[in-house]
Amino acid sequence: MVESGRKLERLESGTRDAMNEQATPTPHAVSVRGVSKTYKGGFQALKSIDLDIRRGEIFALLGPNGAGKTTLISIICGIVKPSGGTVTADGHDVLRGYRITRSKIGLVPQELSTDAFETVWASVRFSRGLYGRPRNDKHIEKVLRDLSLWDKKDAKIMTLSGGMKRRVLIAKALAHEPSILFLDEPTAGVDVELRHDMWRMVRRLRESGVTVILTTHYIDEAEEMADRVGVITRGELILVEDKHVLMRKLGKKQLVISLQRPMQVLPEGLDGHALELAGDGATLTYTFDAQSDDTGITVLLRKLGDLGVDFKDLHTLESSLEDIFVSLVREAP
Ligand SMILES: Nc1ncnc2c1ncn2[C@@H]1O[C@H](COP(=O)(O)OP(=O)(O)OP(=O)(O)O)[C@@H](O)[C@H]1O
Repeated sequence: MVESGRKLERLESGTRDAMNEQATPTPHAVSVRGVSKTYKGGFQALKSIDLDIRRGEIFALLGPNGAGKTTLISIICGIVKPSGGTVTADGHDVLRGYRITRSKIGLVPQELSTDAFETVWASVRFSRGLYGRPRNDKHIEKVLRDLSLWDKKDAKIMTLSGGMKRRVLIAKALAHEPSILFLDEPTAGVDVELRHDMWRMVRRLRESGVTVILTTHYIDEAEEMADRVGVITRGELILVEDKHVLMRKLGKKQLVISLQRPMQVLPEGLDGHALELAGDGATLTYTFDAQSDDTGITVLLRKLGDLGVDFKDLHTLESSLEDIFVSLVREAP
């Protein structure tokens, strides 16, 4: 409670700044320009980041531990001060217009640190009040129902399971109807059911026009949810791309050929093709660039026919976002 009171003070003192802060018209929900961060002690966590988040998209920020994801999110939310560069949210500078940008942003942190003795209802309603929004019990009820928390509304937060507490964090972040929602590792350590519930909820939010930015270690989560993906490693944003374009551009395809009769070695005449014979000799795998006009498949199949190599099945495999991510992070300088 003491901490919440302090937050209120901070927000109130920000009102004057907000009055003076003019929005710059921008098509983007968030614009990050040349943002760097060096922590006390000299560690450089971010190196000149440029990033635009489009309105209404789901943007997934991927990166290994310590890459700088939380630092970047905290700077956008105005919680951490950058060492250089600027950030605007909905056209407002996040430092000069802290109050106004903070009211447009919902942040779901990784951990619930306060409010253990409060009821779910009181805690979520209080979050709305923090942003100076008028009381709206209908909205709070909708948020709690959407997150399957309605029957827990009178329960003290300390009595809830970990998954339920996670839902409370989301409810608190949505209480003031933000148009930009940050989810920091939303499904770390939650069960499969809650994960799928969260994915459904995030999609519903996007349908209602909310911009969603999530950090995740789960690449399948980005693959499932994101419109665009950013990869950050050692404080540098090494790639920002439409998810499907990324998977097409960087993804290799493989043609898997199940042979009628296993072979011991690759027949002569097939050297020079990107072919691999499996240990049991029953499968040939051909790796090709799906973007190329000439994938080499026709020539390969013709050669197999000429050599009398019969097959019983053919199928293709595509690299997953995980394969792409692992190779990108490995290649980064
Ligand atoms: N207050 C701080 N003072 C000094 N160094 C810090 C501070 N906060 C973070 N760092 C360092 O900055 C780097 C980036 O940290 P950050 O938490 O942004 O990474 P992350 O990508 O969110 O990692 P994770 O996936 O593990 O949460 C790390 O090396 C971390 O140790």
